[in-house]
Amino acid sequence: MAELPSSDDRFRVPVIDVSHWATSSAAERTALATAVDEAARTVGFLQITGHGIPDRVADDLATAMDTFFSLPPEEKRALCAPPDVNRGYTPPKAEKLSLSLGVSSPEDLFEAFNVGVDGTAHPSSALPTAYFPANRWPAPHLTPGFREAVESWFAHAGGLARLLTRIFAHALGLDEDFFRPCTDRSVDVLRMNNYALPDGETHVERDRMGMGAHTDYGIVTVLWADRVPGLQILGPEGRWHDVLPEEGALLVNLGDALARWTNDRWRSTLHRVLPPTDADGRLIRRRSAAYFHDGNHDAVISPLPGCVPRNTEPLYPPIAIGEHISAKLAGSRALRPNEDATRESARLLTATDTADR
Ligand SMILES: O=C(O)CCC(=O)C(=O)O
Ligand SMILES: [Fe+2]
Repeated sequence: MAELPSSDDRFRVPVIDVSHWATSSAAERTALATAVDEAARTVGFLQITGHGIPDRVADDLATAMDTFFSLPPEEKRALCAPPDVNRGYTPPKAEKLSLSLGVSSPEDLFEAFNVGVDGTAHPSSALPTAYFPANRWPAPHLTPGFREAVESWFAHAGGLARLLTRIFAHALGLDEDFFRPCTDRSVDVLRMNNYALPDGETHVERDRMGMGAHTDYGIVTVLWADRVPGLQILGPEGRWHDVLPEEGALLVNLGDALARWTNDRWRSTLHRVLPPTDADGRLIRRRSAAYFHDGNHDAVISPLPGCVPRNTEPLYPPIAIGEHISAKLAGSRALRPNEDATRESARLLTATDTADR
């Protein structure tokens, strides 16, 4: 087991227990919603306990990721999709997440496998394939149980994301169903990440990020991760902080859509993953799986009532979620710098690069 960094007294990701939301009294709901609002305004990340996702579902996901990522490179590469199709395999050193903010960097170390809502699986619902392309599954005889385990996690993480949008609506003083019309055809994607070096390589080059600094693009992300150091988030004071989920907790972070809806009252927090290394500079393997609950591609985000101070202009112009996500993915996957993320890139460029580890 890798050594964990010492705990950081100044910076904590708040722990929120959602187990009793459905049955709690109005006063209990208000207390929980107040804690969520405080975390969303200051940190932009939460640790969710009481989420009800069985350990077995997470264990099966981890096993499925091991099965897939240990396939020979040529089997994995056969599942690559073009950059504008956010599905299938991404080899190591192919993407640059910081280009989603328009900030240049070397290619990120991670390899990944993406699955999402498959529009072709439900022809009657007429979901546009540009936003709902077919999934690319590995052959079952090469990866027994993989698809079942991933689909099970996808359903559970999606259920938690939807519960969170109801809690978020409450925390923003809105009707609990406020986000439903913007999320009933949500373009959700699960990105399974593996931070590992190609066979034969043991050391990571200087300046190589596990995953470059970025904000998540949609409404809310449910993040399962190994309890191995690497993830850092940018605090409001402009310093990077190490983050490790507590045992059994799932990290959750807010994405750009919530920052835009709330005119930056809530934070779409910058985060990055350093290559996890031991004292000799050797990479320690780390896995994560980010479930992105992004919203309907044609939902237009404009600031919520009360979020824009009187006599000021909104910080962001209205935008359709699909258009926003396409511009971000064109940066990270197609390496065409996103020119439209000036607020986030300014935060990144003024961040202090030392972390408090
Ligand atoms: O690996 C992690 O902990 C973070 C992954 C992440 O930020 C992402 O996939 O967007
Ligand atoms: Fe992320």
